[in-house]
Amino acid sequence: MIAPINAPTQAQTALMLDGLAVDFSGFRAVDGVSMAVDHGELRVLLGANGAGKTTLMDLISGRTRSTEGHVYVHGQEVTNQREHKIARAGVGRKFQIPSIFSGLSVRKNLEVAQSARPGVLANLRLRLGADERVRLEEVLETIGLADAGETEAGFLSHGQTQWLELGMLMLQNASVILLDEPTAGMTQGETAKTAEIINRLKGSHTLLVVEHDMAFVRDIAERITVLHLGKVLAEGKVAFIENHPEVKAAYLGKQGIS
Ligand SMILES: Nc1ncnc2c1ncn2[C@@H]1O[C@H](COP(=O)(O)OP(=O)(O)OP(=O)(O)O)[C@@H](O)[C@H]1O
Repeated sequence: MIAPINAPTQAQTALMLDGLAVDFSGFRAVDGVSMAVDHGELRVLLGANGAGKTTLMDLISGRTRSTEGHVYVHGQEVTNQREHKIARAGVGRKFQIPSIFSGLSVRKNLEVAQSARPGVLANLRLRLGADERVRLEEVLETIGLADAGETEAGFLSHGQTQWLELGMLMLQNASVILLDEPTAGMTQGETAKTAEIINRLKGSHTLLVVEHDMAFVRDIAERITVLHLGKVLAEGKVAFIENHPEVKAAYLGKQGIS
């Protein structure tokens, strides 16, 4: 069969889920989720508490084993592989608790992330090539920390710490980045800056972002996928989702999106 011209092809798709499900002793927290996220797309995952958003991220990143379905990254099947193998396939995940080296400078943290060598000590002794240095400076700029390269990471603000971790993911060559509530605990100013940084990553990175703050979602999202009771309830552009009657009923209650 010839595919319609606008149908997503394997080459366009960075992350593809096909009937993904997990059964926790009879409870299906994720229940047959299929979705395709294009290269360079930013997709927001929306859903009420317990809808299955974090579990879906866990299934993609290999933290939890699925009981049904498939995960493909850049066309390569990674279903139920070990976390480090899925990371090697290009999936990077940022948790709310950052994993930075607080005693090292911002720049050193990025150098450690950039090096493929295992072990911090080996990485500290590593001399980066010219191309790598250029790339590191670009990332420092992108994450808004160009003036804080020599600052000890332990002295960064909450927001700056989150941005540093994003930079580390970028330098680990994570082409598909999973973010779970990236603005949690941030000030309004930090949230706005996070939106700017995330918007800069679009095109070069594929992002799947779980977020509840609708003002932030409007700033970053192109398309939204809504989960409800482990299933996809709706998918589409922001305005479509905000006016979707079933989404309003299931997730937003009588007040609508605020
Ligand atoms: N290991 C597990 N065993 C049993 N049930 C689990 C397990 N992990 C998650 N669940 C359940 O699966 C459901 C989905 O949880 P999940 O954390 O994915 O939801 P969520 O959409 O991320 O919610 P929130 O917005 O509150 O973080 C919840 O009812 C949760 O209690």
